[in-house]
Amino acid sequence: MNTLLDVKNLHVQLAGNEVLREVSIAVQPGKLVCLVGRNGAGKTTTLRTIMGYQAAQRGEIHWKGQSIMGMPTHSVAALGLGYTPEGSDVFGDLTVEDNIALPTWTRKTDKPAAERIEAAYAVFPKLLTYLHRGGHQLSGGERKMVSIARALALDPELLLLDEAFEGLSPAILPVISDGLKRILAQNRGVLLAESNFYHLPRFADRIYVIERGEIVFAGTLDEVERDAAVMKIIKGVDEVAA
Ligand SMILES: Nc1ncnc2c1ncn2[C@@H]1O[C@H](COP(=O)(O)OP(=O)(O)OP(=O)(O)O)[C@@H](O)[C@H]1O
Repeated sequence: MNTLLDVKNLHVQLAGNEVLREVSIAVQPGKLVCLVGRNGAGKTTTLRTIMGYQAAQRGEIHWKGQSIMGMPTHSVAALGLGYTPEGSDVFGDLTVEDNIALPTWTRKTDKPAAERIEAAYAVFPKLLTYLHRGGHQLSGGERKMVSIARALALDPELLLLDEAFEGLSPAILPVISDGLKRILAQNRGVLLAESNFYHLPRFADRIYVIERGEIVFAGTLDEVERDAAVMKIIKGVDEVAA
C-alpha cells in the first residue's frame, strides 16, 4: 500500500534540549495511526514539525515520496495535510457553518467547495443541527467536532489530530470515535496524538508509543497490551492524564 507520510529518524531541539530523537512514523491512506505518550513526551512537537511549524535538526519527512522537510506550513497544507491542534481553535464570532466553510475560501482544490463541505458534515452529521450557532455557544465536544470538520473541509488526504479526546465528557467520546471511522472510510489517513492510552479506538491500525522524545514501541493495540514494560509506561500515561 502506498505510504502517505513517512517520517524517518527525526531529531528536534527546542531551547537547547533534544525534544525528539530518531522519531520514525509512517501513515497509509485509510489507516488510523496513533502516537501515544505522556504529557511532554513530544507528540505535539512531532505533529508541528511535520506541518512545518517547527524546524528539525536531522531526519527525513516524506509525503508520497517527496521530501517536505523545511517546507513552509502553507505549502505542506497545500499538498493535502490537515492539522487539528490541541484545544479549540474554533472562531467564536463565526457560526459553525462559517467556521467549516472557511478553508474552502482559503484553499482551492480540484474538488468543488460544496463537495468538500459535504464530506466534512458526513463525518459529524450532528453539526447540521446547529449550523447557525456561534462558536462561543458550543460545548467542548461540539467545538472539537467543528475543529475536525474544518480541517476536513481542506480535503486533506492525511489528518494530523492532536488530542482528539482530551477534556471531553464520556458521552461525546464515541461520537468522536465514530467520526474517526468515517474519516478513514473516506480513505484519508489519520495520525492521532493521544496522552491517554485508554482513549485509543480499538480500530486503530498501528500504535507508536513515545517516551521522552523517543519511539519506544510500534505495533498493534493487542501487541502493546501484551508488552508489560510498555504497559507500565502507558499506566504512567494514564495516571498523568486522569
Ligand atoms: N517552545 C519550546 N521551547 C522549549 N521547550 C519546549 C517548547 N515546546 C515544547 N517544549 C518541550 O518539549 C517537550 C515535548 O513537548 P510536546 O508539547 O511536544 O509534548 P506532548 O507529548 O505533546 O505533551 P502534551 O500532551 O503535554 O502537549 C516537553 O518537554 C516540552 O516542555
